Amino acid sequence: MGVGRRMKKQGPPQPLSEEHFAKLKRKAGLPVDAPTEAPEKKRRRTAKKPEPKSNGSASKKSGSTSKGSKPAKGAKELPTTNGRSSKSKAPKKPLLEESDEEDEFDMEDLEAGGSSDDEVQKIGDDFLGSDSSVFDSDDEGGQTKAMWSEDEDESDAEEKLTAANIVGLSRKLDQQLEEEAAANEEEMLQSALQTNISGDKPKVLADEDDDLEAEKNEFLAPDLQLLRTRITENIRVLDDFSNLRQEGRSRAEYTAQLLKDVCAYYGYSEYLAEKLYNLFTPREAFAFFEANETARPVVIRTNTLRANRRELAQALINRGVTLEPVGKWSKVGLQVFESSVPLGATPEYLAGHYILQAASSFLPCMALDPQENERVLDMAAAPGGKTTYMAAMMKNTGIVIANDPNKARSKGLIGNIHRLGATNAIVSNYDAREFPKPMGGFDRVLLDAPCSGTGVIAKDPSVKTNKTELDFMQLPHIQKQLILAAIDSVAHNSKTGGYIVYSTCSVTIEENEAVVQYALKRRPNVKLVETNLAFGKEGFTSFRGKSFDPSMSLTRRYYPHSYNVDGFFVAKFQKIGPTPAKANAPRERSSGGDSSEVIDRTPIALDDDEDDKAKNDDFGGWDEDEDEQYIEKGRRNAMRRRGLDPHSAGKKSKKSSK
Ligand SMILES: C[S@@+](CC[C@H](N)C(=O)[O-])C[C@H]1O[C@@H](n2cnc3c(N)ncnc32)[C@H](O)[C@@H]1O
Repeated sequence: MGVGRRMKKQGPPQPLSEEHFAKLKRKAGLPVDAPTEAPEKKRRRTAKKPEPKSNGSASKKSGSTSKGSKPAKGAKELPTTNGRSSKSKAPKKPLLEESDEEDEFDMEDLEAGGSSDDEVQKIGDDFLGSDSSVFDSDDEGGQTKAMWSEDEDESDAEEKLTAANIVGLSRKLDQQLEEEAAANEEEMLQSALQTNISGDKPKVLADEDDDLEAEKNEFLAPDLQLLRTRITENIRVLDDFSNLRQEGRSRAEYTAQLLKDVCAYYGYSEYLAEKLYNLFTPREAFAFFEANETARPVVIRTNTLRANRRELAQALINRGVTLEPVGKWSKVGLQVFESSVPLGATPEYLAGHYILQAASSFLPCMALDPQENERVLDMAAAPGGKTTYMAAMMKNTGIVIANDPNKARSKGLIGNIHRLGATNAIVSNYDAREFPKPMGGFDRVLLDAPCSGTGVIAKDPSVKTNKTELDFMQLPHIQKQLILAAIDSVAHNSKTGGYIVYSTCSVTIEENEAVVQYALKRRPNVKLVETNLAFGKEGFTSFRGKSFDPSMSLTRRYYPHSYNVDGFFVAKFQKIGPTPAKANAPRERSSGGDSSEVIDRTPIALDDDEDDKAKNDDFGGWDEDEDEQYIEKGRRNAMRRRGLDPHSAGKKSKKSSK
């Protein structure tokens, strides 16, 4: 069974670098080009005057195929692949040491190959508000019945598969490299003209004369090339501050300038840019912002209830799809490089042999590792990528309660359950904070929580501007309520399980470590355990002066720039005992009700000591009244930003409540 054991043997996803392609070519007996320096990411490939870009504009432009335009290739662009830089070039000095260059095949390529917009639309994602999230994972494990995938004899199968695709891949690569070489040359020329003299202290911050000049140009569109150069130079200074800073200028000034430029160049709100920037070193933050400008690879998950990966791959190759296994860490994922058919409308798709599912979306299911014949709850399930993966992992035995209160999204959930033949799934429409009132005593619970989507900005660039302070108060609030409900819905005495996985496609601390910390404080009867995922960065054990439980290192973070997957967070808890009787105040939205052997109806309340501790903790605490005040303050600020009078709404609502 052990997904865990198997995964341990498997490495992290193999970045599809040029080297990787050279290896594939060698395997297939094709000529290998002389290695070129790993290309950098930026998509700006020509010296054509870049389109000006202002905050928020990215999303609107994302569908543009205009070659001279700035990064923001939109979310909907059909990707390109891991590890291969597409057209974008960067200044000659590599900035992104760990950047996985993106995408050999990009949207334009795929469109040229016949993929339709519709198809791309189907490549949904799984965060709140995304309608057509049709991603999911795989099952592991050899299956015994003939109708199930006998999961391949890995190495052989992969070799055959890659050999079958190799001609397509190689052709693509060659074309790509040619384009890159030309674009690189152009961009190097540009940056040589515009960058400060190398070796000198870069002049990043404006002096008085510059300020006057800037005032004159205030209403002109920003020069993106210059902005980009200043961003990279600024990072160089921040990396070696004592040697490279301008006399008398502080780190804070450089950081402020960098954030301002990031907002102008990539189109983030100041609020979100700063929040995301604070998660990383300046250089890594740049890599993160860059990675958000490029779509992640298109991945499909083989539905092992209906197909086996090798046969599915062959069938799709025959239809003109170029693909290869997503990596050794998954036995069901296939990465698609290009396709001459819409992937959401092939006979195999309609027959439920696969689902379009982001690679990172496999991870929570793999961490939860549901077993045959268990009772599993998927608390926030629509559109069902993870539900159907878990059903497949359980080989359609046991039961998966697929819950989502959003009826519109539930249609997609039901559709996927039917299409993929998950006969052990039952759909419910509760607000999951109600659990375990309607049902409890589960062996395992997945809470793939509604979140801000900061991990999937490449898919939905509107996140850059539409997430406010208020969102980062309200979302964690509901996430905290949901995580307690998830814990309370698990049977601590389950013979096979007793596990809860919490995941989000966001990278913020508030929605991840802070929520987990909160759960640890409020529910001493759970502990964090290994996710057994083959790759991922450790969760933060401290952040900007705040400490989390040391076991937070067992949680896993995923970033687009590190693994070329959507930003994601995964934490796995084990419930080790019943909740202490002392915690007995009824939880908001939960009824308490009768207790029974299997249903742990642990109410949410603290004893006095814990309450004090929690109140003093910026992240772990939850005080209803205080939260209300913050939320109200956030609401007022949001209204002010929109030019509305915050008091008028308050008055209205007071009136109407009378
Ligand atoms: C990240 S998406 C889930 C994606 C899904 N797990 C998948 O893999 O396809 C979050 C879901 O949470 C649901 N949601 C929002 N509020 C909820 C609540 N109070 N209880 C349960 N689900 C909720 C949304 O409708 C949305 O479908």
